[in-house]
Parts: sequence; C-alpha cells; structure tokens
Amino acid sequence: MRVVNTEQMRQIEERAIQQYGIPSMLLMENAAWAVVEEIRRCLVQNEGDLAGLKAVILVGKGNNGGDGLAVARHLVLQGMDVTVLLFAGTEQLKGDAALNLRLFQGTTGKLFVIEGEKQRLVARFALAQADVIVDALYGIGLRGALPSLIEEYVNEVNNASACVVSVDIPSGVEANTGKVYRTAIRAQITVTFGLPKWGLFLGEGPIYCGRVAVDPISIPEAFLEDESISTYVLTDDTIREILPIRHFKGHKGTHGKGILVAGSKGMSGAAVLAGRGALRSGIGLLQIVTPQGIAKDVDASITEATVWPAPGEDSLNEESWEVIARQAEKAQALAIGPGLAQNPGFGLVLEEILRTISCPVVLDADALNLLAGESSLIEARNGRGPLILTPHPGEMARLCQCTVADVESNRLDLALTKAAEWEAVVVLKGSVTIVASPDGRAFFNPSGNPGLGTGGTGDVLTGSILAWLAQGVSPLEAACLGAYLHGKAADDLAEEYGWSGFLASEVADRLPKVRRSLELKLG
Ligand SMILES: NC(=O)C1=CN([C@@H]2O[C@H](COP(=O)(O)OP(=O)(O)OC[C@H]3O[C@@H](n4cnc5c(N)ncnc54)[C@H](O)[C@@H]3O)[C@@H](O)[C@H]2O)[C@H](O)CC1
Ligand SMILES: [K+]
Repeated sequence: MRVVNTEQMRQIEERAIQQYGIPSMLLMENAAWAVVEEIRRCLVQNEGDLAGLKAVILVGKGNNGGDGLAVARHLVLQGMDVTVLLFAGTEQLKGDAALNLRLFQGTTGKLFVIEGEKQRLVARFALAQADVIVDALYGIGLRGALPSLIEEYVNEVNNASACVVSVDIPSGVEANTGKVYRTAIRAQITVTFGLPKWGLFLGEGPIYCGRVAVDPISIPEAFLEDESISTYVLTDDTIREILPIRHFKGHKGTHGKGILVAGSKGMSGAAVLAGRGALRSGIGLLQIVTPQGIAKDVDASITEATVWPAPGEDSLNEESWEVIARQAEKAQALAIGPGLAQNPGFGLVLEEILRTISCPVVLDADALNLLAGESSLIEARNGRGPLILTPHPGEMARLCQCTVADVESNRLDLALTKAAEWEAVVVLKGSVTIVASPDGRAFFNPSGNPGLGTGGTGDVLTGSILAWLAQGVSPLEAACLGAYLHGKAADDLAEEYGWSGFLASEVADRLPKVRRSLELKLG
C-alpha cells in the first residue's frame, strides 16, 4: 500500500472531486462512516448497541473538524449521548465543515464552543465520563505546534480512560514528518483516509497513532495506486507476493549458497545468530568465514553451517581475503559484519570485496563502521554488483558524518538520498525500519516491537536477508522480506512475552512460523 505526504493526498482528493465528480461532502460522509465503524468495533466489538454510550468529539475549524461533526451526527443517530467541543467560533467553519455543523445542530447532540477557561468544567466533566473520545481537531492541515488552549485539553484527553479515536492523524502530529512539538493526542486507533500519511511512520507519529485503519472513502483505486507515489508500507499482502515458492524438486543446491563473514573474539555469538537467521529463512547452504581463533566455537554452536577459519586470531585481518574470495566464487550472496570487530587490516579486504565480488553483498555492523568516514569506498562498488546496507541510526550517522539526531529527524530523505548515492538498498533500522531503493522507492516496515531492542536481533536480520538473496530474491525484495518477517516474528513472540524478555535466537526460530502463516493465506 502506498503512503503519501500532504501534497499528494490533496492532489488525490482534488482529482477524485474534479475528474470523477465525487462531491467533497460525500468524501467527508464516507470518512465519518469509517470512523463510526471503528468506534463500533472498539466499543461493542462490531455487534450490539451503541445506544446510551457517551461520546465526546473534539472539533477544530478545518475539514478534519468537519469529519468530526459528521461522526457526531451519526453517533447521535445511533442513540449515543454526544457532546461536541468546538475549538473555533461557529462562523469560522467553512464549506463542508460549516454544512456539517448545521446538520449536527439539527440533532439532539450537545455543542459547546470552547473559548477559554469558561467552558473548562463542562468539558472536563464530559471527557471524564466519555466512553469514546473522537479527535477531529487537526488533520493534514496542521502546521507547527498546537495552540496552547488546545494543548491543555489534549493533556486531559490523554489522561482520560475512554477509547480515543483520531480522525485521519492524531492532532499534534505533523502529517509529513511525524513531528510533535509539545504534545499530541495519544490515540488507540487512527482512522486515516485515502492512504496512510508519512507522519504515521516517521518521527513520533508511531507513538501517538495506535492501530492504523485505512479507509479509501470511495476515492477511485487508480488514484490510490498512482505510479508517481513511490513510498509504501509493507503489508501481509505485499510480502506474500514476493515470498519465493519452493520447487517440489528443490534441494540444497537450488536453495542457494550464502557466505557469512562474521565474528571475532568475544563476539562469536553474532556469527551464530546471523547464521541462525539465515538457516531459519531457508538458505540451502551456509558457510561461515570467521577468525581461526574462534572457528571451533562457532562450529560447535551451529551444526548446520560449514565453518571456514580465516587468518586472524581475534579478528579477521588483511590476509583473510583469499579464503573469502575462494568461498564467494560459488555463492549466490555474501553478508559481512556481525560481530566482526574493526581490524583496520580488514578494511582493505572489505574494499576488495566491494570492488570484485559480483554476487549481492550485505554490509552490516562493523563492516559499516569500518567504512565510516570513507563512504566513498561504498561508491567504489557502483556497477560492480548489488549492495545492501543495514545500518541502525548510529551506524548511519557514522557513515554520513552527522549526528544520530540528524538521522532521526530526516530518516526518509536520508535513506533515499544515500540509497541513490551508494546505488544500494539501504535498510535504515528503527522502530519503523525504512527500506530505501536506489530507484527512489521507499518502504516503511510496520512490524516489530520494542522487544527487538536487545543484543543480536540485528545479526538475525542480516542472516535472514542473506538467505533470501541466496534463494534468488532481488536485493530490494530480500530486504523487505527480511525486515517484515523479522518484525512479525517479534510480534508473535510478544503475544507470549510482551515487549521484553525474548531472545534474538528466539526471533530467528520464529521466522519459519510467521513465514508459514503468510503462505497459508495464499490463494
Ligand atoms: N484527504 C481526503 O481525501 C479528505 C480529507 N478530509 C479531511 O480534511 C482534513 C484536512 O482538512 P484541512 O481543512 O485542510 O486541514 P485541518 O482540518 O487539519 O485544519 C487546518 C486548519 O487549521 C489551521 N492551522 C494549521 N496549523 C495550525 C496551528 N499550528 N495552530 C492553529 N491553527 C492551525 C489552518 O490554517 C486551517 O484553518 C484531512 O485531514 C481529513 O480529515 C475530508 O473530510 C475527506 C476527504
Ligand atoms: K485528528
């Protein structure tokens, strides 16, 4: 599914209205219905009666407020006790929003215009009593921070016990960046219209939006699938389409051979975990190249892989090139970095790998750190073979010679710019990992949870991407498959453990189950 910025969303809306003649009021009405359906799901689990339950609708002066007023009217018709808190003079509402105000005023719902302290008590009482609070203060039109009067109410909403449903985007979250200046509505559910907005996946947006429901509100599919929109969110459907199908007569030779260059003294576990991620992702043959000083340990910990000791007691050194080159000759993919340590001698080997090895190469962890400050070496690979980089924000900052804050405030743009510059797929890790392609496409990965914030999970991801590459999946799709299934495995573990306490090795071991659950939904 595509993800849009505000300009793209406005263009889509405009085209639906102009080219298809869909009245804007109808879009607003459909938007309201989508919200009502989610409220029903939240309050009475799809069935049952909303009658008698209490709703408070926070309404702003723009069209987001108009959506809220239409929701309010429908909820009155469902028999709910509805209170609208309007954060604007009635005369400030224009067009469809003004019409929806008039329609609401024709119902038995209550309306309070909030101008200052005067209405504070009544509003506070309504919020405390509410079963559901609908946030229709600001949508994609918000610029900068919320007005301070509204901020006070936002804090009350965030402390209320009601189910909070945001209309289009939580108010206070900037739709293009996910930036929150001081505060924003913390929603349980965000019902977003047409297509999801960038801000739901960037900055602090993911913290505030809760579960995201997307409703097309009758905008024609052709507009929602406009080729010029190049930002996407990964979904079960996207991933199902790119999962390779195993041939009945397949064998270890056809399932791909991958080389993993990893490990150093004290970090043999990283090689083992990456190897486990690869094997659990279905690789045919896995060969691990690791320093001779730890090769025995690695070998003993991962019986299914073959282990090749290479020169270097504690960490791979400049003489390890020959072993790697020999193994790589017959491989379909190579991954370098987990637990490698930063032996400067190995920097030369890395350069050689980038220049001469033609199969897809994944660079992670210390391989990225060895290139920090010398990112021109990455460009030395341009045209020599496919490349994937899997930096976390710290590694990305070192590669780009900037701060982590710079990376985090500019994730999408930076990932895309660097992907183009390095002619590489960039997997910029984070709570919402971004997979950026040199062709300008970017994919947000919504799977995963904070339980992944523990040592070794990144190694598992690298191994998994290696395995998909070895099985013949393209670099971009291998990165998407790797990231999505890795997050799904963690989400599956979170069903049992919550957001902490599961292990990187358990994430690896859950990969086949989540892959299988997607396959079973095939056809
Ligand atoms: N996308 C669609 O197809 C549809 C969208 N709908 C809804 O419409 C809103 C967007 O409406 P818009 O009127 O453009 O913007 P807002 O409602 O978000 O309000 C903007 C309003 O507020 C002023 N403003 C902006 N920033 C600030 C600030 N920091 N402080 C104070 N005031 C501010 C601005 O000047 C405007 O007056 C979209 O999100 C959907 O919910 C349709 O209803 C259905 C079709
Ligand atoms: K909103």
